[in-house]
Amino acid sequence: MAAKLLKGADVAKEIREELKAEVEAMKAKYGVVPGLVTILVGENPASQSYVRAKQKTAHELGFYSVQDNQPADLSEDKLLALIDKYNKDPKIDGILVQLPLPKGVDENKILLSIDPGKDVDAFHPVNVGKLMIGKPDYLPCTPAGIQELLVRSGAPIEGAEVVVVGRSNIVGKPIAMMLMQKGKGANATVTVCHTRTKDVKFHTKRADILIVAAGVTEYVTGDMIKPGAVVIDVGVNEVGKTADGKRILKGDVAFEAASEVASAITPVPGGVGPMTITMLMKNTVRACKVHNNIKD
Ligand SMILES: Nc1nc(=O)c2c([nH]1)NC[C@@H]1CN(c3ccc(C(=O)N[C@@H](CCC(=O)O)C(=O)O)cc3)C=[N+]21
Repeated sequence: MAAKLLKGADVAKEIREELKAEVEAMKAKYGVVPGLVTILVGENPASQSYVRAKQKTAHELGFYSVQDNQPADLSEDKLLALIDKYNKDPKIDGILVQLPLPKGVDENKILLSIDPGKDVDAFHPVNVGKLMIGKPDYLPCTPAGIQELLVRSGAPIEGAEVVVVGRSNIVGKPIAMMLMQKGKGANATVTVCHTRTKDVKFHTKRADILIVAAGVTEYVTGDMIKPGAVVIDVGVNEVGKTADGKRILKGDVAFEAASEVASAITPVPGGVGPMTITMLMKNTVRACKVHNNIKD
């Protein structure tokens, strides 16, 4: 059985088209466009490529977008001052500080300094807390992209056994929280596995929906998947380069074997990744509406 491909890239394109129309309407009616700044500290090549992708998308959607590159040895105080500047800048609706930050910079302190109303990543503890109590202003981008993909693919979520592999603050914990919440596209029974889980396969085998954000290339193999399950692969692992220098990416799921067992699966690349970027744009549009008191 060949699994249906959940093409995040295609869904993301659809959503971007909706957003683009929304931005044009806002511009025409209210004379404002969403403003997004992406701050990159240092020269991590993967981060550079993600930030470029975010800027390109923001530009295509007609945003006011600023790419702020800073040297790897930028002090914590200077970074805090920079964030403060954007917190006060009325043209900026969303602030994204690309993670990971260089060693020596306290990530938590930085995330706390972002105005929660401009925190389009939804990493600030205020937004994390609001998510936990079921009253989010912004949803974190990767989990929001996963939920959107599940909903649009028609996978039954209500009452389903969802197993999440990975417990990070940016994927594992928030997606578990979102899918167990009361409401549409949720109401699931969620199990979270991690590196100390005694028997991961015991859990993954039970999953109707299996979400893998383990950070280990091809961690989930075909024999760990329940026949007919929906598999969401959040991993983006560079395993080499092609002759012409392009990155070769693999997920956290052994794709070929998983496709034989699952009913639906996200590819890497072209699955969750493009959805993540698009949800960032969605959050920025929302931030702009809130900041300008636009109700439609
Ligand atoms: N403050 C912050 N916010 C983030 O949202 C954030 C971050 N830091 N740090 C790193 C992670 C990772 N992340 C990805 C986004 C898009 C793709 C993506 O579009 N991937 C393409 C492949 C792109 C490629 O060629 O590398 C795909 O899967 O099709 C992947 C990963 C956002 N992150």
